[in-house]
Amino acid sequence: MTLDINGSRSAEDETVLTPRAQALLELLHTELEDERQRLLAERKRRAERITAGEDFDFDPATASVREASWTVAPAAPGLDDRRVEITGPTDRRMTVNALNSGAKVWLADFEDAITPTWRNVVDGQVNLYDAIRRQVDFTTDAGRRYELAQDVATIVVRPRGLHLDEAHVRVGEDPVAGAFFDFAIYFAANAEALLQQGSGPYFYLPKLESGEEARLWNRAFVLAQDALGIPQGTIRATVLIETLPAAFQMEEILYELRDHAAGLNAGRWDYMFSLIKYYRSRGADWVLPDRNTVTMTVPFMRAYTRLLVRTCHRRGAHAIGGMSAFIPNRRDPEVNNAALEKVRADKHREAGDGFDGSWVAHPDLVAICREEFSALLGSQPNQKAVIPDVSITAADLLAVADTPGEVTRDGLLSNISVGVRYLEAWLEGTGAVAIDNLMEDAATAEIARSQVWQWIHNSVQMADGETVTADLVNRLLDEQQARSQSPSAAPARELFEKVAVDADYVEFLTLAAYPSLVEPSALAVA
Ligand SMILES: CC(=O)SCCNC(=O)CCNC(=O)[C@H](O)C(C)(C)COP(=O)(O)OP(=O)(O)OC[C@H]1O[C@@H](n2cnc3c(N)ncnc32)[C@H](O)[C@@H]1OP(=O)(O)O
Ligand SMILES: O=CC(=O)O
Ligand SMILES: [Mg+2]
Repeated sequence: MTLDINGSRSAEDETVLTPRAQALLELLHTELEDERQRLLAERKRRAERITAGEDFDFDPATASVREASWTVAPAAPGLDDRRVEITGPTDRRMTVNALNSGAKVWLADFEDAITPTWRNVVDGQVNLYDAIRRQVDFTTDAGRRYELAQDVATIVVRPRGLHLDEAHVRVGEDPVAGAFFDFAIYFAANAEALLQQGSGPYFYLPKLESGEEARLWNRAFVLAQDALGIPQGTIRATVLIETLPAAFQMEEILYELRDHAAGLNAGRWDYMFSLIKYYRSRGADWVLPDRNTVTMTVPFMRAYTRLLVRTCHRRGAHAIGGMSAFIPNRRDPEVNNAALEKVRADKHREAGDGFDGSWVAHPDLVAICREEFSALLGSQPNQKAVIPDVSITAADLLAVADTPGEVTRDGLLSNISVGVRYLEAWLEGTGAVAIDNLMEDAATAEIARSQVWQWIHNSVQMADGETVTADLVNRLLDEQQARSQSPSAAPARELFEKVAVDADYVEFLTLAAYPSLVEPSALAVA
């Protein structure tokens, strides 16, 4: 079988879509695709069990992993001090801005913050290739110069989740996994160059659900290091704990990846989405209040982050905090100050809880995060030696009923308006946007549409007494569409209806939306 690329090609693409990278991708596909499919099917079975009334719990079969004494590999160069990490898409301007931002780490995103068009993912790889070789500088048509600073952030690439295919690359009949495309292309293009610079090939792994899925990634790392003749244990991966099942498998995930593990991250937005997704059909007890009222201090979220810090530090891994959605605004001082204060409070709490660093979404937030962590860390690179004395049970992780707040009409309107406007932007090629002064990306939009689905399909009554129904949501969608100026208003509305109203719940909105991104040349061979 041979690997075929059916997406558009430009001369620059050849720097990353090399024969070596293609060979590595084909190898990963051949060796791992069956297992990826098995694990995706296992996700569906897990969901069916929860819908049928089972609850998540720690797995008795892996108790020995949780009880045994072991640690993960030591921190690799550039990953010991992670007190502030900036995240964002890999377009050229943001690549330069993120690397220059003063953050210790840049999460270069192919997942929540990007629309995975073929051009976005390949151009992103070219930008990373150029940035690593310090040939990324450019001048805009308006004459603005973008130049890499002397000291830049350590790059950590987040490939797509295991659920997404890359339709523009096939081995035989089958599309390859987007996850392995992003990983293989980056690794083949840059591993040696990064090592020569005293850094390394580092990754963030999104949306994992189990130790078994971590084992799949570990196999990918072992295969890739062997294929390129790079010493085993060179790669480092930080795993996002951003699904509910993964909260019950933190130890197992670190254990499977222990020779490559760098830490865990509290991916709060997808975590909330995952909880809604799994318990969406379990009645009123599992209904969360309005999206914007579920904060990090509600009991079930607090239990999750406290367990994460303790688990990481017991195993010698970094615990990295999550994303506050408040976005500064250089044109509006009031919005700006409110955002800075909210983000400061968030980072203050995380540092006090024992995290070793955290995420920001915007360069203007780097200093605040640094200040809050430096106040605790001083000149220490991290606080891994601090092991919080907390004991978190399955019931704590599932204490959804203890979440204060209500479902309101404003909450419903906001979910609809934000969800549709986000999809408009996504369909036009932008996967992260500021809407109503909040950062919205694929994860936050998943919450918006999943809440609407859950409220409709559980006949939830809002605070004003009215019940959320498909008819009501469709009326509000009509109004939203009438207000929109976007050329994507109609397809975005149609998509929202599909993922928030239709009885068949779609596992990820990006799965429903992706076909519209596929280039005609790739469709022709599908
Ligand atoms: C749930 C999760 O997974 S969170 C992680 C995924 N989400 C993200 O990574 C979101 C990252 N953030 C962003 O994409 C952006 O900050 C947005 C979309 C929220 C707001 O972007 P904008 O509206 O462009 O912000 P704004 O106009 O204030 O930007 C000011 C400057 O900062 C730059 N900037 C803003 N955010 C970033 C970033 N994350 N990385 C690099 N540069 C950035 C802009 O490019 C702009 O630069 P310029 O002056 O050279 O043009
Ligand atoms: O990826 C991060 C999240 O919060 O989701
Ligand atoms: Mg996420």
